[in-house]
Amino acid sequence: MSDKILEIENLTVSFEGFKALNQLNFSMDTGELRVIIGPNGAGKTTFLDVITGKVQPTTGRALFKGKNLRSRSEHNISRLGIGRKFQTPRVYLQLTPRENLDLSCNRHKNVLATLMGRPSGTERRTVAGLLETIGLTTKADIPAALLSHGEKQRLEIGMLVAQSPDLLLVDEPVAGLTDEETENVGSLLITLAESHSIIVIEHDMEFVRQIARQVTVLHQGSVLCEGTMDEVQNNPQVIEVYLGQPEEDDG
Ligand SMILES: Nc1ncnc2c1ncn2[C@@H]1O[C@H](COP(=O)(O)OP(=O)(O)OP(=O)(O)O)[C@@H](O)[C@H]1O
Repeated sequence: MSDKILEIENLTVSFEGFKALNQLNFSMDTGELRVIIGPNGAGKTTFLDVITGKVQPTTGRALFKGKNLRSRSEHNISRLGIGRKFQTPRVYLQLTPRENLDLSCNRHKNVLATLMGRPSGTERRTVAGLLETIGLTTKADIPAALLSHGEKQRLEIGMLVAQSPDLLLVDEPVAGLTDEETENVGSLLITLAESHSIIVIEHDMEFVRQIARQVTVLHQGSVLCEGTMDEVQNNPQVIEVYLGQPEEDDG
């Protein structure tokens, strides 16, 4: 068994000749929290699409816990232990946070059975623990429609965790959030990183500074550089292609 949770080898994805990913190599240890940054069009979304089976590599391969992901369906990959959180929250707005989490803990049962049935003691404890982790205990029983955007993001992250994935893929979790909500989501991801491997794609550099230990910079479908936030920020190539863009400084 490899201690790498993810290994990407010479991965190329071509869309009608255009290489969205170009001979990309990447690896990540089990238990790591990795942030991926890069300018628009660098290939970040395509990278996640390959890992989740939405897009097939043209050449190269992606291994999850040593298993080749080629030709596996998205469903199969999710069952292997990869969970993805998209940018927009996808919670059931008419249900409460507790009910949303109940459903996620019981993906194998159908929706009606979950809502009508009584959750077992273990499930209740799991849901109560998750509500606490995502900071929604006091709002557990109001319709999710009444939650703020940041609270919905945290709920959806909780719903993902409820499915016990080994690797969490989180796409721009703080887009459109207030500073306070951004910090809450950051703290949540740091807490979850104690027991999960996590990849976060993010544009918000303040947020990246809050959570990142290792940062990977993508550019034109390949890895431009990797390192700590300080190393990445001081890399002349990165400054040129990405961080060198005029910064908005609001103090
Ligand atoms: N299905 C597709 N067909 C053709 N081109 C595509 C397709 N999907 C992505 N691309 C192109 O591949 C490149 C990489 O796109 P991708 O969405 O992965 O970048 P990104 O780093 O996520 O960008 P952003 O930060 O803007 O979301 C872009 O130039 C995009 O236009």
